[in-house]
Amino acid sequence: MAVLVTGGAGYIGSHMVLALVDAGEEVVVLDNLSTGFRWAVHPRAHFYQGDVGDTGLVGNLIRQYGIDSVVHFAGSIIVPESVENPLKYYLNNTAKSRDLIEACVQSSVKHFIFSSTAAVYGMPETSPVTEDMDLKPISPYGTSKLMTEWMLRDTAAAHDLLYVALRYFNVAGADPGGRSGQSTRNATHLIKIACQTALGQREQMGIFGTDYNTPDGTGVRDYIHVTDLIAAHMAALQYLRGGGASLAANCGYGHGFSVREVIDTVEEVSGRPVNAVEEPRRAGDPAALVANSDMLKQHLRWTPRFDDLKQIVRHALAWEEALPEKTR
Ligand SMILES: NC(=O)c1ccc[n+]([C@@H]2O[C@H](COP(=O)([O-])OP(=O)(O)OC[C@H]3O[C@@H](n4cnc5c(N)ncnc54)[C@H](O)[C@@H]3O)[C@@H](O)[C@H]2O)c1
Ligand SMILES: O=c1ccn([C@@H]2O[C@H](COP(=O)(O)OP(=O)(O)O[C@H]3O[C@H](CO)[C@@H](O)[C@H](O)[C@H]3O)[C@@H](O)[C@H]2O)c(=O)[nH]1
Repeated sequence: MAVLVTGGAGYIGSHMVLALVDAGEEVVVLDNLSTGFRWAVHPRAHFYQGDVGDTGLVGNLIRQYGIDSVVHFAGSIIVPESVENPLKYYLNNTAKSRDLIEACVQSSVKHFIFSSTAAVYGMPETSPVTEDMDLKPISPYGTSKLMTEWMLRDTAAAHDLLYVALRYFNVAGADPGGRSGQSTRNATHLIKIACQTALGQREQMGIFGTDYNTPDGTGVRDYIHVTDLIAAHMAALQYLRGGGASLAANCGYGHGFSVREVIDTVEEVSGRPVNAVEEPRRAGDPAALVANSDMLKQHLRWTPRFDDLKQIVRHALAWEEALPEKTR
């Protein structure tokens, strides 16, 4: 048995590869390196540079390695870009996921774990968000992911395929051992940007909106440590291999932090000031997005280990400091 990790050269996928290798699994990585890095892939994984939409290649890999489970991270992830170029997202996230799912069905892969997103909820009226709430994405990114969830639901009903769709809230932090982290160029994620500003890699950063209906007026998000997120994937793999039924589950801790709280924490942990200036709201940002994670805890028996913003920031900062060496 082996596991295929698509997007395994990316931020989150590279952490999945580490966890699988640590668990003694045989791992095959398929990544086109559009945003990922070859060096981010653990040397014990079999690496193939290619596209998830290449059904011939995927079918060959499944047969060659006896792959029983696919963990599908590959995709395009920038929400504003999806508004400007929706067809890129419907091709890379939806159409190519369809091709990948078809290759899995044709080659009798039994288990599929999918990177979904809190963006499938759009602008939820209440928070914390439960999985049964309305799914009303407000960006092509969110819609492209929801369509993939629906393809999985319908395919699982018609074929011998079981899936878990994990709806990530805000993923942050880095491997506690310093083996991987978020390396994306031009990243837009708050914690990475605040760390870069503290380290002097950016002159200043913006606080997007200070007039939200939140305790301090800035946006609130549920920041989950990447290592805990990967633990949820490992739990999902075990669950599916143990015969668990298909499901979709939120991935977050169930409490949020505001933009100002994040910046304050980065200043405290780094011991350096963060030059943050108030700016208007960013289009499409909900005021607060916090997960109800009971499903993950109850069905997948997930127990978080890094539910501590300071720890998340400490690991993100350590990675940011080490990154220039890695990319040299
Ligand atoms: N980072 C977050 O906060 C977040 C939140 C919700 C969901 N997600 C989802 O998690 C997944 C991983 O995100 P990430 O933050 O690691 O992003 P990332 O850009 O670091 O990783 C994506 C990887 O997929 C590869 N890829 C893209 N299109 C491909 C294709 N057609 N064929 C093969 N490889 C391809 C890229 O080269 C990259 O290595 C994505 O599906 C994303 O939508 C991320
Ligand atoms: O320079 C910055 C960057 C962000 N923010 C704010 O910080 C919060 C978090 O923003 P960001 O880190 O960009 O994450 P989100 O926009 O919440 O989106 C992330 O989380 C979603 C799920 O919740 C995923 O679907 C997306 O892929 C992922 O980028 C929001 O209130 C932003 O307005 C700032 O104020 N300044």
